[in-house]
Amino acid sequence: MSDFSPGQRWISDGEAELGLGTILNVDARSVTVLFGASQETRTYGLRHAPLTRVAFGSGDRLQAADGWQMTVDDSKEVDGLIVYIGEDDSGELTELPEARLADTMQFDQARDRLLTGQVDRNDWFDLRFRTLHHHHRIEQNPALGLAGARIDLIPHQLYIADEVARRHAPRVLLADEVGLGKTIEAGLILHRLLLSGRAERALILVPASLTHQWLVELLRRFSLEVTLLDEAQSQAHGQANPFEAGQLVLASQDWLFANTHRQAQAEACDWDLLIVDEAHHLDWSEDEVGPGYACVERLAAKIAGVLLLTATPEQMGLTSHFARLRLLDPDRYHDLAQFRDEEQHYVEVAEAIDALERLPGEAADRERVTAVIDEPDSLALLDTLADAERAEAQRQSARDQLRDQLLDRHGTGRVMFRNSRRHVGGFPERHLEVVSLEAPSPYRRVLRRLGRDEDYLDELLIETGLDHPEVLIYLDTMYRALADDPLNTEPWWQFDPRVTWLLERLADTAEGGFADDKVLVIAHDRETAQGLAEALRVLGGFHAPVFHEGLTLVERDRAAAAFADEEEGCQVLVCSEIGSEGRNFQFCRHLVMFDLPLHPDQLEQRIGRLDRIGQRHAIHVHVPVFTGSPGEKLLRWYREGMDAFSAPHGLGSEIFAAFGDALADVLLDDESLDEVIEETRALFEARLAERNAGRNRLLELNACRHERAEAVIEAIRTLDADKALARYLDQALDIFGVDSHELGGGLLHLQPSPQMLDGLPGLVKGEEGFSATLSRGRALARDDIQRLSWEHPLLREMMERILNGTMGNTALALLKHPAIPAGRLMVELVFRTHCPAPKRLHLNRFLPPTAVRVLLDESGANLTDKVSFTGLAKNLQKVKKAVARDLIKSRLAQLRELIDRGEGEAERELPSIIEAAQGRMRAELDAEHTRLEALARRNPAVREDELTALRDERQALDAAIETARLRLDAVRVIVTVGDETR
Ligand SMILES: Nc1ncnc2c1ncn2[C@@H]1O[C@H](COP(=O)(O)OP(=O)(O)OP(=O)(O)O)[C@@H](O)[C@H]1O
Repeated sequence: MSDFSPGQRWISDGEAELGLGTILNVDARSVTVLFGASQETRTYGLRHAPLTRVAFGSGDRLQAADGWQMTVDDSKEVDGLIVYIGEDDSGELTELPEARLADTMQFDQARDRLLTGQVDRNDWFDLRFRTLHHHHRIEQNPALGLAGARIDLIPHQLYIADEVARRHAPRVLLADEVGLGKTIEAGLILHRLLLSGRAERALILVPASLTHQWLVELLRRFSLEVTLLDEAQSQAHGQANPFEAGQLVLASQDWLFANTHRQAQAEACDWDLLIVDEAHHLDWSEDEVGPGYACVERLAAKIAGVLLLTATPEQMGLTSHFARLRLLDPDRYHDLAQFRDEEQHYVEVAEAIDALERLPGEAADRERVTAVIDEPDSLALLDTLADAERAEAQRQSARDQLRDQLLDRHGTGRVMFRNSRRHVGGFPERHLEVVSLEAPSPYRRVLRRLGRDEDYLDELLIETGLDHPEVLIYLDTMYRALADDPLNTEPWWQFDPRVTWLLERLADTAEGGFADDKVLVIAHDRETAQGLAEALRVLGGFHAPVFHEGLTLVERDRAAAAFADEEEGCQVLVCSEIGSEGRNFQFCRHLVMFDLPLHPDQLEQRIGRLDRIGQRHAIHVHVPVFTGSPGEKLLRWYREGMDAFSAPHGLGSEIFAAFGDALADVLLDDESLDEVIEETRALFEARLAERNAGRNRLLELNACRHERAEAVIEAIRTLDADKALARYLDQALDIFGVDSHELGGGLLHLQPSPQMLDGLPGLVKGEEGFSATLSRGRALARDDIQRLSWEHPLLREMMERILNGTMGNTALALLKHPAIPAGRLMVELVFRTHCPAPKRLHLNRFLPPTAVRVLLDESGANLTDKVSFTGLAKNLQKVKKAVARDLIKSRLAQLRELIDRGEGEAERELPSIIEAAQGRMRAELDAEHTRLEALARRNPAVREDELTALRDERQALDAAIETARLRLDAVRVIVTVGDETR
């Protein structure tokens, strides 16, 4: 029979911070406990439930749920539940059933353990104290969650991560240009939310071709282990909901969007964050909603945090872009016309921001600013800025604040972040190399006939079943579709001169040849890619893996890995359009566009495979075209109409919407093409100038605020340089039974010893262990070694185990001191603030568990300030456990008294700790509230629920901090011994 009955009060051995639990339910196998103070419910297996029954004895002070207190005299048992009998505050004899004990009541584990003779090793006690100290530091650090990732410190990414992750339930569109690190930004946001307790469960939806890349990036860069879910995995869960299988679930969009049953299961789960990569594929129009959009819309309505990622937000058109913003904030983005209207004012706002730099100066500049602002706080700042008599520092501060206010209060800044290469800087040059080839006769035949016979195009479309203008651009596809033609007997690649040209370049060892380089080839169609790979093998003996949407994930990853391998890898990888999207190939500098895509954003996506962070060389884009072909005309349109190869401009969809059809119509006609190109150019230049003055300028100014980014980087650098980490790690590894060997060059090898405590991440007894470094630079240079930081799972696990468990919370040591006679007693008491609160409040930013140390001699005199922790620790000697137990038994009464006295001493510190935490919390949240309120008046992108949430959060934090209590966390008894050397 079990010892548990509903209503009894128990405490978790591993998670004492949950507070006092109440047994809710017991069955043959499990017991369910509600921890009311932290609003958590846990179910444990009956046989090994890590729970301790809470039973108080005579003299103990109890707190009732409705606030009053009692001192226990006696207790009785009624139906398996304890009823305490004692005096309340007014001296009345009263009863208190255990079920009515306050959930927030403390259970003094250290005291009980010590008084029952359970003593831990002395060095454990040391480690516990140091853990508390470091945990306290790290939890409050502004870089928490951003410092541990294995990444270069790139300002725009850290700014975005910091800005987004500090928001309540962030809902944003991460829209940096291709390859600027949106995945890294999303990873940083997720990591910070997880570490700060603001999120526990996330669902990540990415195109099938990117699942493995995401899995690897999250693990390698953030040490985050995600569960990759597909149909086979899901079926293995039988009737159970497979999305419950992990805290972080990664799934392919292709799979989920096609499967309504799985969608319903995903929707049935609780998530804190939804991440959707390549979100431009979520198509929506007033007439038709794509299945992907519909699925994400339902999820986004339920999940508080949403991150949408796309480098080409407008690829599916402005309406579709608006629809994505609508997913993030349906209240704000409900009217497309109004959205377009707002954009008209971006130029004025950008001009006002530029005018700030020139003030105090011309009256016209002042007017530019007043045309946009009307809030009293902004006007007051403007007065300061425009006053030439003021000190420069004062004016600068006013300028900075005004600039922030303008950026915050206008535009899409709060929902959308877009960094551009131009703004970030430091990207390689792009070189376009056009190779003109003569079209082979099977293609020429068709092209000639198309030129001659106006009706032939219709015929061709019917015959091939292809679309217009694809049929004109992808001539090999057209050729394949005409398989019935008696002249079309050879495979296309036997005669296509692009193949011959590529083979020659691959073997070319002269400068500019590909022989010593990796080459990425992208073709529009999957069949073209496959045929080309075959041609390279048959005609040139090149092994060229193919990467396309029809491959299984494993096949795709194998292909990408074969290409990435520097030493043994293959020279060339052939990809289809869809297959290559989002992939990282920055180790390669030659891109062959075997044909051209029809949409400018796709062209940019292609170049983006190479032109990414980490690319160290100039990029060469090679485009073989057939002289006089529609493909050559398309190339002219891209080059002359919009400089499409030189840099991303973000206008692709607008231009395509305006001229896509006209272009398709003139692909066979040079003269009309000139006209279309001219008109395209005119629109391109006008829109670019407009964007650069308005929207782009605002997005740029808003995408990275450099001072904030620098402050975050500075905080991360300080943690990187933290010398205490190495010392702490040494001590912790030793105590947890992990052997650590220096490998030279700043590398360590960690290996489990036979005595290792089980369950440490990455370490299994009898296995190899892993190599690691504390240096960010070394970790970035070597993928095979881990980077140890305060945020590494191993460090976090060790710290958590110490703080949540009893490890080292009692100790006894001997002190030899010439000035103190032998046989004297001292107690070193470490109290810790205890403040149960729901995790989502991330209370630790303001009041992380805080240690209060009290050192008393046996007369009760307080020596805390006279003798420091480290000063004392280094003079202490360990003692055998049996001796320690006997010593404690012989001094029980005295120890009880000293602990009580120590409690009183520590209590005196509590009000100032509470006050300081409340001060910090109020300063931060009130400032944020004022900022948001001002913002909300101007910018409807601030959601009302953000303001309400912030107010509720402040109130809840205030109330939680108020309930902070001190709990005895650890106690060390020190007994002086005679100095035999005297
Ligand atoms: N801070 C960083 N430190 C090191 N590597 C980085 C950093 N940021 C990005 N990278 C690398 O640069 C490449 C591009 O980053 P990422 O894939 O996040 O870009 P993206 O914006 O999502 O690209 P796309 O638009 O193609 O989806 C990746 O290989 C990534 O690992």
